[in-house]
Amino acid sequence: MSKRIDVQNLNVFYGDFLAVKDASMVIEPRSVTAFIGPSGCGKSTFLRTLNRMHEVIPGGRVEGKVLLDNEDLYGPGVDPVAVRRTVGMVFQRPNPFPTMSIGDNVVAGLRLNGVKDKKVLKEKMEQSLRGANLWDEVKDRLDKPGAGLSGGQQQRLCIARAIAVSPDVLLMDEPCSALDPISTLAIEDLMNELKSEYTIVIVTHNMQQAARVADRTAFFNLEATGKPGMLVEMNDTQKMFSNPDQRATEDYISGRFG
Ligand SMILES: Nc1ncnc2c1ncn2[C@@H]1O[C@H](COP(=O)(O)OP(=O)(O)OP(=O)(O)O)[C@@H](O)[C@H]1O
Repeated sequence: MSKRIDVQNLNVFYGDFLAVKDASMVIEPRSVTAFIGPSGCGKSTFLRTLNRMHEVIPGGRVEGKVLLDNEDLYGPGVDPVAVRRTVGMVFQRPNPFPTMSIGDNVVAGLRLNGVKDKKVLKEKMEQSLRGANLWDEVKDRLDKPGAGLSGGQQQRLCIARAIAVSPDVLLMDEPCSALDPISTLAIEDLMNELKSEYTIVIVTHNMQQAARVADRTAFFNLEATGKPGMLVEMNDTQKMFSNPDQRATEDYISGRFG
């Protein structure tokens, strides 16, 4: 089930270093939201706060709230592991478990959650691979290693693995940056399909990609070198790319800096 994310006054730290300052935003369910902005402005850092992955980094901590359908992910007693099940993540480089078969990769998370029923695992495997538009390409070699697939197929395998545990949100940190243009388009088409079921958030350096896939776009920037990153503007993608509210957004989008 797709959920709404409501970030309120989030400060994100690495030790004493404030990487993102006072960011607030609402991310709508059943939509794709893109984070854009120059290198080092905190897009990936902010993304990782949405499933409590940031605190895995030594010194990583946050102040503020991240509500998922009104439940604060940082509230007392919330289990970060459970949060990461609900809010899945796909990384820049496809990272299938190298020694596992294609099929086992898809259901690895389910097995970890204690699902043992072979029929359930088989059904989920097919359903997730179909969901990731990979089934037809791999259905005859499910027992072969995941590492034997092309980069684009591996990334779709990672998406299948992420959706197999039925998350509410999918975070993608530059999911196409290691892929060729055809595989990139396949992932973009997939995002378009998956948004009917999931809340999708992507970090991308590719502004055409943001324009193609995102319903809403958030522009992050740095006030100056060494200063924290901040959210400058978040708007409908069409508006961001045609008539943004902020001059800094327009300068970035038109290639005047960044
Ligand atoms: N593990 C870390 N420890 C300390 N500082 C970090 C760490 N990771 C990132 N930072 C710092 O946090 C700031 C934001 O980095 P982040 O990677 O989130 O930016 P980004 O906008 O995603 O950049 P890029 O587009 O280059 O990936 C940068 O100043 C970076 O140097």
